[in-house]
Amino acid sequence: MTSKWIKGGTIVTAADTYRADLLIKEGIIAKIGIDLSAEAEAEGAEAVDAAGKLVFPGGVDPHTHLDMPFGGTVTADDFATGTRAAAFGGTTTVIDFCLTTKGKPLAESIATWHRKASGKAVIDYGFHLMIGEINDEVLAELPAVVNDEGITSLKVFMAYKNVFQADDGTLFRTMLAAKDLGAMVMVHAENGDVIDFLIRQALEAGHTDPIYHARTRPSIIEGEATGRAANLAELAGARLYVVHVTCEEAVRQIAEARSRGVDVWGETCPQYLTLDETYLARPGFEGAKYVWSPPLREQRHQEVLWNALKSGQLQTIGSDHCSFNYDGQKDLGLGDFSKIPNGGPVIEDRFSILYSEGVAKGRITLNQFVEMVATRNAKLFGLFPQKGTIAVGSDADIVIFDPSAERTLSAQSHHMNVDYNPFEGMSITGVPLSVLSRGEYVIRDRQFAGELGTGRYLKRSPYTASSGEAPDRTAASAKS
Ligand SMILES: NC(=O)NCCC(=O)O
Ligand SMILES: [Zn+2]
Ligand SMILES: [Zn+2]
Repeated sequence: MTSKWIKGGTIVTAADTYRADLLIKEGIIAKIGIDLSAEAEAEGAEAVDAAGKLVFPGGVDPHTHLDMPFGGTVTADDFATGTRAAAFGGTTTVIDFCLTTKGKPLAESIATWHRKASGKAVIDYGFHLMIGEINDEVLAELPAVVNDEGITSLKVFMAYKNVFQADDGTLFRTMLAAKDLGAMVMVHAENGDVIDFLIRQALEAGHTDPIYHARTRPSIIEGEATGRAANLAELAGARLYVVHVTCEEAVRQIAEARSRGVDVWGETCPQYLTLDETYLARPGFEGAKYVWSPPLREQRHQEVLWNALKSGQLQTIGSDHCSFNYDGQKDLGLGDFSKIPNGGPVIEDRFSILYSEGVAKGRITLNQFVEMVATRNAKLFGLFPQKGTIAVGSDADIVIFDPSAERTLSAQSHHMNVDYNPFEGMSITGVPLSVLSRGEYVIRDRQFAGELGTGRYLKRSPYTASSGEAPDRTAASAKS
């Protein structure tokens, strides 16, 4: 393992922006200083020229679905192609959702997810665990899940009826158990029962096109489910994280709950910040490329989401990467929008879109950017300060970023294992040039330099009251 000297760059953390060198030893940031040439020479460190570049902590993507069976097929990206694409995009840690099956031990599902990732991942990774039922067996297994496996976040789906959806009793009991263990509960917040009714009603009326995916999942029921989850978290005294928030109604519920002191956090995704429901109405079947749940919304919601990020009402950016090819996978829903596999490829572009649309367009600051794509995620999910920041003792997960380079997003040039890019043609300012994972190049001058299987599984820490990250009431009470 060679020591490295990252010289001449501008270091950006969630707190500061300053000119300094980094010395990396044994995969760890060993020293930060204005000029580390003497130390680097004494160490025989390899120089990495970062002059004129920004030096970011590697991105932490808290929401991915790799090698996941869903909608009658399996996601196009596995842990090899997905983590490689993530690295190209400046992400050095992913937390993936481990699915479970009712009646089957949680340990078996976790073992399956370890098999999917090990030997393939090129960056470090952790798992969240889906909870679909609560019974004595599940409750008996949870302490080991949290304390031995280091899986400190439990996911409950409030939608996808007859597939993943759990009822409110299950959600509430998961919250009670999670609270005792210092685990966070994550929710997909939509009212699955109402959606199920609306879908059947639309199909009976002969509405089969992709746009009906959006019309059968109105924003009001995302808001309803978000408020319900926040109320249950308040009652249970649990920590709640709402994934993929898309709309004003949900933001309002989160902001109101936070202003009451409820320990609730909200994530949004690049697709909801930049695309809108008109994409679902594109000619022919092309709208299928833009089928996510919750769906893309009317454009007016984008400004609400940006303002919520800026003011702290929403705190994190996940990719919700869940890729399906247009040919051969999305077309399972030809003639019935409800059979289109839900999800899209975003793992590679999450970091760059947020920089370009957020920082370069003046919507958020550089430090807020780092907080949303890396630091806050590491803190909330029990990885900080190992991940998510540039500090002495942290893993040397580093992105050397050219803030002025321009490029166009396209399926022709992306590295995700999928035949389209939902952001096709989007002009982007800023390029992750080189990416290091624990001090080793994964991407070097835009070329892959990593090795399959070098990514390590991350056991994450439970939270305690003293681990902080309590809601900021001032920011929370500001209205969107
Ligand atoms: N979001 C989506 O459409 N697909 C991935 C699964 C989920 O997060 O709900
Ligand atoms: Zn979801
Ligand atoms: Zn998801």
